This record gives sequence, C-alpha cells and structure tokens, in this order.
Amino acid sequence: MNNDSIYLAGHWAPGGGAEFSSIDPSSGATLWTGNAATPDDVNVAFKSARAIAGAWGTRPFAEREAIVRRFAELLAEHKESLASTIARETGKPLWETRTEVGAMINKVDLSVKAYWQRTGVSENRNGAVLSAIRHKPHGVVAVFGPYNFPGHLPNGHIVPALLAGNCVVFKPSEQTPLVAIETVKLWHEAGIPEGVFSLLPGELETAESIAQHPQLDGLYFTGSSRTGGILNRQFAEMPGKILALEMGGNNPQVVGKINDIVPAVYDVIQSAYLSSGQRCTCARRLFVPQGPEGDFFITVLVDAIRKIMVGRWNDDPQPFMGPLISATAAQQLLDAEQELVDLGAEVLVPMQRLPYGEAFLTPGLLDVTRIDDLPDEEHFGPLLKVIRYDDFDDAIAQANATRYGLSAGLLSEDQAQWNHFYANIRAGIVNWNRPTTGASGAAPFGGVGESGNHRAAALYAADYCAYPVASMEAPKSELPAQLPPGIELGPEV
Ligand SMILES: NC(=O)c1ccc[n+]([C@@H]2O[C@H](COP(=O)([O-])OP(=O)(O)OC[C@H]3O[C@@H](n4cnc5c(N)ncnc54)[C@H](O)[C@@H]3O)[C@@H](O)[C@H]2O)c1
Ligand SMILES: O=CCC[C@H](NC(=O)CCC(=O)O)C(=O)O
Repeated sequence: MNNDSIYLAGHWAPGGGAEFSSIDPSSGATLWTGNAATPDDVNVAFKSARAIAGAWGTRPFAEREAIVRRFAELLAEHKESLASTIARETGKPLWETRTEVGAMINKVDLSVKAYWQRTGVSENRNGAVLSAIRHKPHGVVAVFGPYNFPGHLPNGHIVPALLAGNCVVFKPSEQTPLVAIETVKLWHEAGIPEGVFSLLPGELETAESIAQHPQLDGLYFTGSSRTGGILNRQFAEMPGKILALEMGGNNPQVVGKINDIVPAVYDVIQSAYLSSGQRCTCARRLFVPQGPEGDFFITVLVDAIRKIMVGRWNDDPQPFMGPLISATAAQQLLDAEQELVDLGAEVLVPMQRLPYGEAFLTPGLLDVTRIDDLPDEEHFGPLLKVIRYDDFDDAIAQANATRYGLSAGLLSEDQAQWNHFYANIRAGIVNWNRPTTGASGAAPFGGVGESGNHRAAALYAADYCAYPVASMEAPKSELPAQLPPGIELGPEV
C-alpha cells in the first residue's frame, strides 16, 4: 500500500508523524494507513507557500481560473472513482456521493461568478481621480475539513481561496484522508504551481501546528461547534488573522397547517435522515401540533421511517442511508437515545444496530414533549425528536430556544403561517415546504449563534477569501482650487 500522505512543495511524501488509519465504516476494514504531517512538515508547507504567495496572488485572475477550471474537468473525468472513494470512506451510498462530486464540479463555476459578484472590481472616475475598489488575497490560508462531506465542503473553501489568489494548506478530517489524497492528485494534474497547495493530513498535533503557525493568514474551518469554539478562542488573540467557522446546528422543523401530508412527510425524511442524519443542516427537532391531525402526521411519518432502506454504499438496489462514519459514532447516538429515554422520551421508532456492521443504525424517532429541559445538543445521526405543541407561537419560541441557528423549516400550506414563521425564526437558512437540507451553493450558507461566526460560506465564501482595498488614484498630485486655512505653500516661483 502506498502510504504517501503529504503533498508538499509539489511532491508526495510519507508523513513523519503518528500513524493513523482510515476505516471503511461498512465493513470495518482498514482502507488506508499512513502517517500524520509533523510540525516540521507544517513549517515546510508554510515556507514553500510564502515563497510563491506574492507571485500567485498577483497573477492575472484568468490564469488562476484556468487551473481551477482544469481541476473541474479532471473531477468530471474521475467522477466515478472519486464517488466510490467517498462512498467507501464515509459509507454514504453511491447515488449520494455522485451528487457530492457533482457539487464539487459546480463549485468552480459558482465561485468564479461569486468572485466577480462579491469581490470584483469597481471604479469611478471624478475628473483626474479614479476611485477604485479592488480585492487582494490574504496570503496563506488553511482549510480544515469535516468527515461528512470530505470532498464538497473543503472544496467549498479551497476553490474560492485559490481563485482569489491565496495559497492553501489543507488538513482533511483524520477520518477521511483518502478522499483528500485522491482530490489533491487532481489538483497536481491540473497544474497547481509548487507551493501554492499543500495537503497535510493528521490529527490534533497537525491541526494545532497549522492553526497556531505564525505564517498563517487565515483559517477556514468546517466542523463541530466544539472544535470551532476552541479555534475561536485561539484566534481571539490574533485579530489580524481571518477565521471563518462553519459549524453545527440543532435545527428545528415545524409542521403547520397541511392537507397534503405525504409530500410533507417526504420533506421530513429528507431533512432528518439524508446522509444518515450526518448533515449540519439536518432537522433534529420536529414540532407537530397536538390533536388528531398531528397524530395522523406522526402515524404516516412512523410508517415511512420504518420503510427507509439502510445498506451498504454499493448495494443494488441502492439504500437511502448508509452507516454512520464509525462504530463509535453509532454507539454515541445509541447512548444519546438512551439518555433521552431516561429523561422521559417516548420511543416512536427505535434506532437499531443492523447485522451488516457496527456502524449501521436504522433511523429513530423519539417523542420528547414530556422532557422539560431538553438538552440543546446536536445529535449528528439519524435521530429525530418530536415535540408536540398547542400554539404556533409557542412552537416558534421553542424552535428558537437553541444556542445554534443554522437551518429551520416550516411545512405548511398557509401563507400567513409562513410569513409569521419567517419573521420570527432565527437561523441562516429558513425554508418553506422544502427540506432543511440540500442548500444551494448559489446562496450564502451559514448560521447564527454557535453555528458560525458571521462568515457565511458558498456564495459569500469569496468575502472571506480576500480583503477589500479602496484606492484614490491620480497620475500626479494637484493643488486644490483653494488651500485650507493655515497652510502656506512656498517658496513662490
Ligand atoms: N456548517 C457547516 O457548513 C458544516 C458542514 C459540515 C459539518 N458541520 C459540522 O461538523 C461536525 C461533524 O464533523 P467533524 O466531526 O469532522 O468535526 P470536528 O470538529 O471533529 O473536526 C473538523 C476538523 O477539525 C479538526 N480538529 C479537531 N479538533 C481540533 C482542534 N482542537 N483544533 C484544531 N482542529 C481540530 C479535525 O481534525 C477536522 O479536520 C458536525 O457538528 C456538523 O454539524 C458543519
Ligand atoms: O453538512 C453540512 C452541509 C450540508 C449541505 N450544505 C451545502 O452543501 C451548502 C452549499 C455549498 O456549500 O455549496 C446541505 O445543506 O445539505
């Protein structure tokens, strides 16, 4: 097995740090074993990036764009193999990982448009003076990725960062190094210049030495609110460095006035169980009205949940859901379910381990209405909590009772309910009769509270990849028609 894990100064090499492995969650087999990047590797990455940062950042945009577009072409050529690697490393079914590679390809076009729309050039002439707004790259930025979208989400930072003229140091999730290695091979083939891009896989030691490196200009992080909080505290000491945090959520979905129940139930399934509930935008709390209509909604939902197919990434026919990322993650979810039951939750559909392997869980549904102090936790898996409500305003108040604020949804055929919901709900993604998942890359993507730090990604990623420069420019200095009081220029000639 080739265990080259580091891409540094345009070359591949094995890491010199601690050994770590990537595990196929479907089978428990080891997919890849390699060594983490050491603090010395991190130093070399920053040194080689610094050496080229000026030249890369001042190259014409079209030249950087050509390399990034070549990368998109290579992604399209290798779509099947990359989709298989994502599927093997995360357990997500192949139909879904193909959409992930599709999103990576589309990100290039979207990011080129966003670069011009959000950070382009604007110039105004007033006589001999040109007032210009332009943007410059930060320099050398790091990207830390999560495991749930090991291709698409780091790519959502890397592509706009490179287009804007930054050099990038990428540390993927330690659970998905193989996807990163396969992706970076395509960057190499696309002709990314030596030093512009480094891949430094590893665990905590690698992450810390990148995040605390004196030559770092910015960090774009996607992951848990816990880790994001640690980084936020570290960066509080370094106001000159930009930090973009894309973090978790405890997302609410509210069921309002509905006649056509089946499509709404479908939206709940897509919201709560897509990617086995391992999306930051997944609905975690479902607010359902008390009374017979709400009871009927739950009956139809329970029936649909029981029919969801869970299976291996390459099963034929394809399952809707694969395993969780690991047996440990599955056990944590089962423990969380038990804790909620101990607090008074009623089990409507239990999560259950499947005989395929330790990481496989069936989707679960709990009624937690009776729990007075529901823990405000993101349960990152296929566990949805139902809360029955009497009053729509009270449902919105409870929906807002979270330290997070990523996504929220209303399922209702009543326009007035939607208007009221939209006006009062607090989240960065607010959807009506659409799942809470599946956000568009053509819109900003981010949340409030502990879901982010007001640096939305996707369309707005361009904003954190460059800083604005305002210039007033004239070919020579000129005297004003009248000098201000207290100034005398001389000697007269
Ligand atoms: N808002 C979003 O766009 C978004 C998207 C995907 C996932 N997420 C969130 O990510 C979480 C799941 O991903 P995860 O488990 O991979 O997240 P994580 O926080 O465990 O890890 C994310 C990255 O941070 C690194 N890291 C871990 N500890 C660190 C530390 N102390 N200092 C520096 N770096 C450290 C990891 O190695 C990894 O590369 C969920 O909470 C989910 O909601 C958010
Ligand atoms: O797990 C978190 C991401 C979920 C995903 N969001 C996006 O893809 C954002 C759009 C983009 O970055 O292009 C979703 O909403 O399902």
